[in-house]
Amino acid sequence: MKSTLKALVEIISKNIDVLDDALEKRGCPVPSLDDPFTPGSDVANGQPELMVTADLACRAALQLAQIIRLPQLTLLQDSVSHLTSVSMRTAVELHIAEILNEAGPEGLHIDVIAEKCNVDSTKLGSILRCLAGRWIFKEVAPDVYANNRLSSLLDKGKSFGELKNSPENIYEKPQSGLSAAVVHFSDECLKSSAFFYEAMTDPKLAFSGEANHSGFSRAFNTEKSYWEFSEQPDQLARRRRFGVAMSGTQGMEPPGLPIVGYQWGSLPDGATVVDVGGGVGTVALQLAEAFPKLQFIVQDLPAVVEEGKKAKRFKESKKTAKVTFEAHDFFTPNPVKKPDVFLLKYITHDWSDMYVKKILSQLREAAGDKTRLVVMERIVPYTCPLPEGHVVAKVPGVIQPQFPPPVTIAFADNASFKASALMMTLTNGQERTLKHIVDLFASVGWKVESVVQFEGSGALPSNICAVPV
Ligand SMILES: C[S@@+](CC[C@H](N)C(=O)[O-])C[C@H]1O[C@@H](n2cnc3c(N)ncnc32)[C@H](O)[C@@H]1O
Repeated sequence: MKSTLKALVEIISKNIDVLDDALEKRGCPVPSLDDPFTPGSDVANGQPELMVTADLACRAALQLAQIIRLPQLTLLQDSVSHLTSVSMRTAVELHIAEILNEAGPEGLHIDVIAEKCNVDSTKLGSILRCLAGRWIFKEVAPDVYANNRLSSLLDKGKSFGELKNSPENIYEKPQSGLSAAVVHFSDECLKSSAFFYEAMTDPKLAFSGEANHSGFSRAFNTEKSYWEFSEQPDQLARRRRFGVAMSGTQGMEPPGLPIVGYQWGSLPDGATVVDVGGGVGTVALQLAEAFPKLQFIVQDLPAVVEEGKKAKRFKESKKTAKVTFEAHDFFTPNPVKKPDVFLLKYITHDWSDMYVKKILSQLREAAGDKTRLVVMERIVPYTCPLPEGHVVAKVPGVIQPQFPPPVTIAFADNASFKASALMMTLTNGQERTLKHIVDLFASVGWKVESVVQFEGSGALPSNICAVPV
């Protein structure tokens, strides 16, 4: 009988053949981890079926490593995984990718890099080697570093001089979205996560679903929720960065994901789509370009709306559908009555159940019979097979994650599991299973009719479509 190890190797090999062939057909060499990233060099090239193939090969490879590596080592490595996060933040905040971009392939000695950044070279050296050990930056000669495939993506699109001279405009270029997301995750998210256990076992906070009773509140020593904290004038830099970070994380999705997630084209001309908690308008603008005959109202907190109005991306897309911004608190009655669609992307995952009920109840009050609720969220899969006849399997459009044995759904990088824990540390929110979503929505008068999923592991947001009942 074939061993589990050999079965995993075969799965890797079979899927690598598919990826190799696809690269050859496109005339693309296998990307080198040593060279800076070039557009179009992504192995799956944004093609959904190749993304599934790549995902399966990665799952099998990680599972293989998990089996053959000393388990004690795995546990210890996992317990210090925050150091990658710490190192990445340091590198982005100090603009190392930009310094090395200007230095070119020869790279720069750590002493020179440290002098430019005005930091201690021994400390910076240990950070950069930690990253180089994960293929982020490359040590081209002893203590000499250059950009490589991964680190080059941390370049925010401005020169080191520009970044130093105007620190308030660091995340201005569209390509800075990835770096903005990295620092959001490794600054406020990492700090909040560090206090998750304290918040979870604090007698006052332990069983609370209040947004200000989370790891975030403990870490930042505040009575305010993450959102209230971010609205403060002295948090302008973090607020701006968060807005850009949201577009950065969207960059990891297949292009046009919100466009194919709902039958927008079937809405009548002039139909109104309200993007509730629409941030700086990232999703609405994408839809506005694709569906110029609709009209979009982006609602968010006042300070965010102001950022959205100012954003260059908004001015650049004047010829698309009408997009207006409106300050609105989604816990209060919605000023737009009976729109065609209430769209919410990455909103419900920010809140505990009691608050999701409040948000969706307000929308239910404002909805007409024909209003549709379109919620874009990750759907968390179970890590076991679904029992026969389970309610989740009956929702039209649902994709149950299926992998060829011995590959399992448990995957070290499962985005939905991590995102869920992240939301909980920040705001007591969470990602949810489909059963949880169906029950939660039903409790406030919304029936989930169907879902549009692109894959079943929760790596990408799904569109959950609900009707008022
Ligand atoms: C995770 S972001 C999602 C933004 C946007 N939907 C996107 O996907 O790019 C959550 C948004 O909810 C907004 N928000 C938080 N509390 C709010 C409230 N009470 N009323 C309206 N918007 C709120 C935040 O300002 C933020 O822009």
